[in-house]
Formats: sequence, C-alpha cells, structure tokens
Amino acid sequence: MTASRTDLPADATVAVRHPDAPAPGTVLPAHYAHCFGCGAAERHGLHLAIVAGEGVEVTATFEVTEHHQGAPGLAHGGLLASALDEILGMLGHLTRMSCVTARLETDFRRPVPVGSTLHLRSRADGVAGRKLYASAEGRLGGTDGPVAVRARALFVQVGLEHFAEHGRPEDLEAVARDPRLIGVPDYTVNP
Ligand SMILES: CCCCCCCCCC(=O)SCCNC(=O)CCNC(=O)[C@H](O)C(C)(C)COP(=O)(O)OP(=O)(O)OC[C@H]1O[C@@H](n2cnc3c(N)ncnc32)[C@H](O)[C@@H]1OP(=O)(O)O
Repeated sequence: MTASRTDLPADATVAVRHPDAPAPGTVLPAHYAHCFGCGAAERHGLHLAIVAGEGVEVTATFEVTEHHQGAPGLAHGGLLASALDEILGMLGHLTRMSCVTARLETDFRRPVPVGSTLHLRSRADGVAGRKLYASAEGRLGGTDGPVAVRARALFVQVGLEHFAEHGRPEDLEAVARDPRLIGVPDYTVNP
C-alpha cells in the first residue's frame, strides 16, 4: 500500500514540549480572537476551550448543538473536521510552532447526535523540519466513550509573513490597532 502523506517520515523526531509551554491543565489562549474554532469574539464559532495536557497533548469538550447539523439531528462532518483541525493546530502552543494545516485526513466512525458531548484529544506524533505530524480523536459522551471521529494531520510551520502576505488588509489593520486579538507570542522568533 502507498504510504499516506501523514505517515511519519523516516527523518522525523519525537515532538518535544517546549520548556516555556503552558503548564498541564492551563486553558490555552485563543490564537486569534476571531478564529472560528477557538475565538471568543466569533459569534458563530465553536468556542472551543482547549486545555494543555501532559506531554504534547491537548484536550477539549465540544457540545454539539442544533446549529451544527448536517442531517436532521446529526452533526455536519465538515464542522467536526473543523473542531479536529482546531485542536490539532493548538498543539503549536506546546511545541511553540506557529503552524497552518497542510493536510487533514478524517475518519468518521459514528454519527454524532445533536445534544452529545464530544471529548476531543490531540497529540503531536513527530516533527521533521518545518513539518509537525499529529493525530486526534473525538469520543462520544466521555473520555473513554466510543470513538466517533479520528484525524491525522500534517501542519507546516510558517512565519508572520504568511499572514501578512495572504490576510485581508482590514483584518490585519485591526490586529495592528489591537494586538490583543492575537493570543500567541511570536513563536517564529524563538521556535
Ligand atoms: C499556536 C498556534 C495555533 C494555531 C491553530 C490553528 C488552527 C487552525 C489551522 C488552520 O485551519 S490553518 C488554515 C488552513 N490551511 C491553510 O490555509 C494552508 C494553505 N497552504 C499553504 O499556505 C502552503 O501550502 C503551506 C504553508 C502549507 C506550505 O507551503 P510552503 O511553500 O511554505 O512549503 P512547501 O510547499 O515547500 O512545503 C513544505 C513541506 O511540507 C510538505 N507539504 C506541504 N503541503 C503538503 C500536503 N498538503 N501534503 C503533504 N505534504 C505537504 C512539502 O512536501 C514540503 O515537504 P519537504 O520539506 O519534505 O519538501
């Protein structure tokens, strides 16, 4: 079988928790106040409160509401992928890598009903140069509940110029006026 592009390459090293990473149990700051996944200022967002775990792991709980439906009474798959993308990306708080998603592979194992609580967990599996390999899962009803969704992902570390070059000018200007909209230190300066 052909290797998946999220398989750890031979030159990957173990992902290491940065010495200045937030302590286990800390609710991680939103990386951007208007982020759909974690931003408090985004009215229509998921508002995930993501918590630093031990090692290079983070967790969150996600309450599935009627606003998240794809079929009657069931969560939309793309929206679940968004939640997984977010909890995977926030591993950057622990590795101190400012990353963007390059590839996200998702397995939907069980339908997720409205009203359920999805227990999300992600972990960094390895690093190769700018590439961070990670995996995540969402379990129904409890941390030992059945797995409803799983993902594997490749994130690529980028510098501030990525956002300066590609972001919409009015949003960049809003950040320049109020830097508190960004909730991460400049991880690209001291990776
Ligand atoms: C603390 C921070 C918290 C952050 C939380 C964020 C949560 C939300 C995350 C997101 O949703 S980010 C938004 C969605 N993603 C994007 O918009 C990214 C769009 N893609 C890009 O901007 C560029 O394609 C990218 C920066 C990912 C890579 O472009 P580059 O020109 O910088 O690098 P390049 O293309 O040379 O790729 C670098 C390496 O990654 C590999 N690569 C890139 N894309 C890949 C891909 N799709 N699949 C497999 N490998 C890939 C590529 O082969 C290469 O491997 P090698 O170093 O071994 O040569």
